[in-house]
Amino acid sequence: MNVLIVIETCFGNTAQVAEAVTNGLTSRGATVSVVKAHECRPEHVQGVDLLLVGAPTHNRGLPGPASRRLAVTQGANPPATGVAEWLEELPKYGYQGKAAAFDSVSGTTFWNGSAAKKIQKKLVRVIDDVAEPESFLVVAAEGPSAAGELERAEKWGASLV
Ligand SMILES: Cc1cc2nc3c(=O)[nH]c(=O)nc-3n(C[C@H](O)[C@H](O)[C@H](O)COP(=O)(O)O)c2cc1C
Repeated sequence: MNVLIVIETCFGNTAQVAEAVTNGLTSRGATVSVVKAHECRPEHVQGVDLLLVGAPTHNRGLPGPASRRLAVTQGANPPATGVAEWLEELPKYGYQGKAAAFDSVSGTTFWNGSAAKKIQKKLVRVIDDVAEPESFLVVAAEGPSAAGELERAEKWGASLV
C-alpha cells in the first residue's frame, strides 16, 4: 500500500505524530511519504492508495493566516500556507483512493475543537472512502505530545493498513 501523509505543523508536534503514524504504517508493510502541504503537488498523489491529512488545531479548526501569525509570536515557524489552502486545491487532484484526517490538539472538550474534523468535512466532499478522523493530544501549545499519544498514533497508523 502506498501512503501519502500531507501535513502542516507550527511547533513540530503534528510532524511527530505523522512520524509515529508512519512507523505504524511501515510496520504493516506500507510505503509512506510525508509532504508538507505547501510543497504538495498533484504528482505526489499518483499511485497513492491512502491519503492522510494532518494539522494542528487552531481556534477550534484549521490554521489560517491570522492564527499562524499568532503562533509566530509564540515562537513557532509556520509556512505561509498550509492544509486549509491545500484542501482548496484537492478537488483538482482527482484523487479517489482512501483517506483519513488527524490533528494535534490541546484538549478533548467541545471548546477545543478539532482540525481533523474540519479536514474530514473537506475530504468527504471529494473522496468517497474517508475513515473516521483521529486527534492526538499535546500538553501545551508548543508541545510536547501527551504521554502515550505517539504510541497511540503508531497504533492508529498500523490499523489503517
Ligand atoms: C494560534 C493558536 C491557536 C490554537 N487554538 C487551539 C484551539 O482552539 N484548541 C486547542 O485545543 N488547541 C489550540 N491550540 C494549540 C495547538 O493545537 C497546538 O499548538 C498544536 O497542536 C501543536 O501542533 P504543531 O506543533 O504541529 O503546531 C492553538 C495554538 C495556537 C498557536
